Amino acid sequence: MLSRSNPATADLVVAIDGPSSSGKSTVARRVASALGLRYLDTGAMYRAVTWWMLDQGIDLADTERVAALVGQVPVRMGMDPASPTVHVGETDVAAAIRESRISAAVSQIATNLTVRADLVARQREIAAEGGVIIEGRDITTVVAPEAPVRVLLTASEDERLARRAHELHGSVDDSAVAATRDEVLRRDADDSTVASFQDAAEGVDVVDSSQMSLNDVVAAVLELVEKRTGIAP
Ligand SMILES: Nc1ncnc2c1ncn2[C@@H]1O[C@H](COP(=O)(O)OP(=O)(O)OP(=O)(O)O)[C@@H](O)[C@H]1O
Ligand SMILES: Nc1ccn([C@@H]2O[C@H](COP(=O)(O)O)[C@@H](O)[C@H]2O)c(=O)n1
Repeated sequence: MLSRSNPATADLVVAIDGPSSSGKSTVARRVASALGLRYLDTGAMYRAVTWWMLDQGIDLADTERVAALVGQVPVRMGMDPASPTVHVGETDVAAAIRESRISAAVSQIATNLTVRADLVARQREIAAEGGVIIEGRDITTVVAPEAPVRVLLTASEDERLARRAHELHGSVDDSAVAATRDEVLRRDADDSTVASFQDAAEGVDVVDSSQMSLNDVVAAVLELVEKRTGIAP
């Protein structure tokens, strides 16, 4: 169970956006652990809605039906950064939502504006409680534009393809990278039609992680937290 015992960060909200495979989840979890914050993976919420719609046999192209049903999807997020969980009702979907069939379909759900409005409202409720780092595609601009710390985490296309190919296929050879293009670049192109995560909005700090180790990226984000709020681990 996550203890939210750090009074200095009880009200803090840290917002992180960026394209696929830029390192948002990995970095956000580590920063959350260092600062005693909860961790919210908003991509997992879109994936959970996608999982539920497919499980119910809903045609994702039927945007009106998806829009009518999204309010019923009982997504429950466990926000302990050491062991985040995702349930839909009583079903643990943490592994299922990472399957390639969900990655291939999730942008269809995420580009449904009624779905976005529903999930943004749920995410804003969590942000309003404070004590949380939230990562996704529209956190710095839509979900928590007033957050004191807002970061756009980027990396070059080649680096992001290599990271995902290594994670999914254990290799960065040509065939592994080619097999990863849909998961990374096509998804970014589709997602960019409804969220702005390729360029930083005003007041958002950019961390380009292309040439940085994970430890260095975590340190850079912690430095930004200290610079913007005075709070250090
Ligand atoms: N600075 C880094 N150097 C090397 N590898 C990294 C770095 N940052 C993240 N990674 C690796 O890249 C992969 C993608 O990272 P992660 O899942 O955190 O990205 P993400 O931005 O959350 O992606 P998505 O939005 O698609 O879920 C992981 O295997 C992670 O370990
Ligand atoms: N704030 C967000 C977060 C995510 N999405 C959509 O969910 C997909 C999965 O996100 P991952 O971070 O797990 O890769 C992503 O491709 C987007 O379609 C979003 O729209 N807004």
